[in-house]
Formats: sequence, structure tokens, C-alpha cells
Amino acid sequence: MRTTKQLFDLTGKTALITGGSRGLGLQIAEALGEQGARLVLSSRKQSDLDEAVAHLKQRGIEASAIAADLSQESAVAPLVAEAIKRLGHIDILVNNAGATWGAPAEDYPTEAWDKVMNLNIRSIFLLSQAVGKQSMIPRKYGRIINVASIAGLSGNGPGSMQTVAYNTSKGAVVNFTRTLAGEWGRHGITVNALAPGFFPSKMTKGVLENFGEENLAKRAPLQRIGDDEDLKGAALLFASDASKHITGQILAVDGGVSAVH
Ligand SMILES: NC(=O)c1ccc[n+]([C@@H]2O[C@H](COP(=O)([O-])OP(=O)(O)OC[C@H]3O[C@@H](n4cnc5c(N)ncnc54)[C@H](O)[C@@H]3O)[C@@H](O)[C@H]2O)c1
Ligand SMILES: O=C(O)[C@H](O)[C@@H](O)[C@H](O)[C@H](O)CO
Repeated sequence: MRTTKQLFDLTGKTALITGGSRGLGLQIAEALGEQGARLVLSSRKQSDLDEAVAHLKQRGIEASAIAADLSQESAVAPLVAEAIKRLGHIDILVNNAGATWGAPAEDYPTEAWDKVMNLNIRSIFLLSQAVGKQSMIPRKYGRIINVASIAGLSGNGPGSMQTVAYNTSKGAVVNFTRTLAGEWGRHGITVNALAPGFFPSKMTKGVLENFGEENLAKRAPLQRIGDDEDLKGAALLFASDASKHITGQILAVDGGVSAVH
């Protein structure tokens, strides 16, 4: 029997983290790296990635970066091939890259719908498929962590941001997580999702300006918004052997918002 410390230890493990250059992805990278995992980060811009790698190196974390536009299907195969080349294999896949777009549903541009859907759900399917087939299934081990959102657990009320594609894509992430967990449990792969509430980031800058921190915090029983360490514990749980008997689960990290709304 292992100790709790050993169950959460990621020494010798490898992880590919999409959208790892900033925001929640970088926070997850810190969490996994601090526990000993070797990392490959991916996101669209090489310059952002270089900064993130330097930031992690300062904290003693081994990371490298591969730029890829995941809204394009053609980006997936080269990314996975290069990540496996660098890491040897992939133990942990964090599907975190995501984006949003706001417009009233009746006027919502189909280009925006396609962009959001391609990145937020289609790329998660494609990446999981490639990493599963090439690395996790043959090795009979894997941890897939999808970053959903509490916006995938309910719709937006009147007066909130009009993000029909975003909420729809995150709802799809939730049920994709359960479905893949059902299929791949027999291969020793767990598939779980984080459902963050509001965290300040580049993506949510507009929401923060529109509604104000106080109003966003008021929605939560804990009366606060997320900060730069609030996702770490849940991410580490799903990445490590501490969760080897947990799959297909959606964990809200939201100050309690989804418990009461
Ligand atoms: N911030 C929040 O309140 C919040 C809440 C719930 C869920 N989320 C989810 O967390 C994830 C990260 O968001 P964030 O808030 O850190 O935002 P962010 O904008 O800071 O980070 C998004 C990341 O995704 C990458 N990315 C964007 N488009 C891409 C593309 N086409 N190809 C490859 N990479 C791309 C960016 O480079 C960046 O690394 C998203 O899936 C988002 O939906 C965020
Ligand atoms: O995915 C996200 O960006 C967040 O979860 C948002 O949905 C906020 O929680 C919401 O906007 C607060 O009102």
C-alpha cells in the first residue's frame, strides 16, 4: 500500500497540456510540474509558450513547448507525434485550450459557432483519440483531464454573457468525458473533467470588466472568484494515482456556485 504522498507523486510521469501558455493551463502545468511530471505545453503562439517555459524553469519544472493551432484538424497529428518523441510516451493529457465568443443567439455568426466548437470540443476528441491510440491504450495507462466549465452544467440567465456556442461546447465536453470514460476504463485510462467557475484570465477579461469582481464573487457561497492556485488540487487529483478509482466525473471548482444556481 502506498502512502498518500506517493499516490499524489508524479515523478517519472509525462504530461501534454494544451493551452498551457497562460491562465488555467499554466496553473495546471505548475501543479503537475511541482509534483515531478515532465511537461510539453502547447498553444497557438510560440512567444507566449517561451515565456511560460521560462516561468516554469524558474520554478524547477522541466517543460518544453510546441506551437499548434488546435482549431485546425491538421495540427493534431504533428503535435502528438512531436510530444511523444520528446516525452517517450504520454501519461497525462490535459485538454485545456478553449475560447469563447459572445453574441445574441438569434444573430450568432456561424463562423464563430464553428470556431468555438472546433477548438472547445472537436479538438479534444481528436487529441484524445490520437494520444489514446498511440500511447495510452498500448501502455494500458492514462489520465485524461478535460477542462469543461460550470457553463457546461447550466445555461446563462438573462443579463449574463450571450455565449451559446461556448455553453453548448462545454456541455459536450461533460458528456464526452463520461462517454470516453465508459469506453476506455478497460484500458486503464481514467477520463475526468474540471468544471471551473469564474477565474480571471485573458478569456474572461471582458466578463470581469462587465460584471465586476464583487458581483461575480456574490454568486458563490464562498463569496470569492477563483485565483492562481485554486485549480491545482483538483488537477493533481485527476492527474495522479490518487484518482485511480475515479473516472467519468465532473468536478466543479467554483466556490460552490453550481451547488446553488
Ligand atoms: N477563466 C475562467 O473563468 C474559466 C472558467 C471555466 C472554464 N475555463 C476554461 O479554461 C480553459 C483555459 O481558459 P483561460 O481562462 O485560462 O483562458 P486563456 O485565454 O488565458 O487561455 C486559453 C489558452 O488556450 C490557448 N488557445 C486559444 N486558442 C487556441 C487555438 N486555436 N489553438 C491552440 N491553443 C489555443 C491559448 O493560447 C491559451 O493558452 C478554457 O477551456 C476555458 O474555457 C475558464
Ligand atoms: O467558463 C467560464 O468562463 C466561466 O465559468 C463563466 O461561465 C463564469 O463562471 C460566468 O460567466 C460567471 O457569471
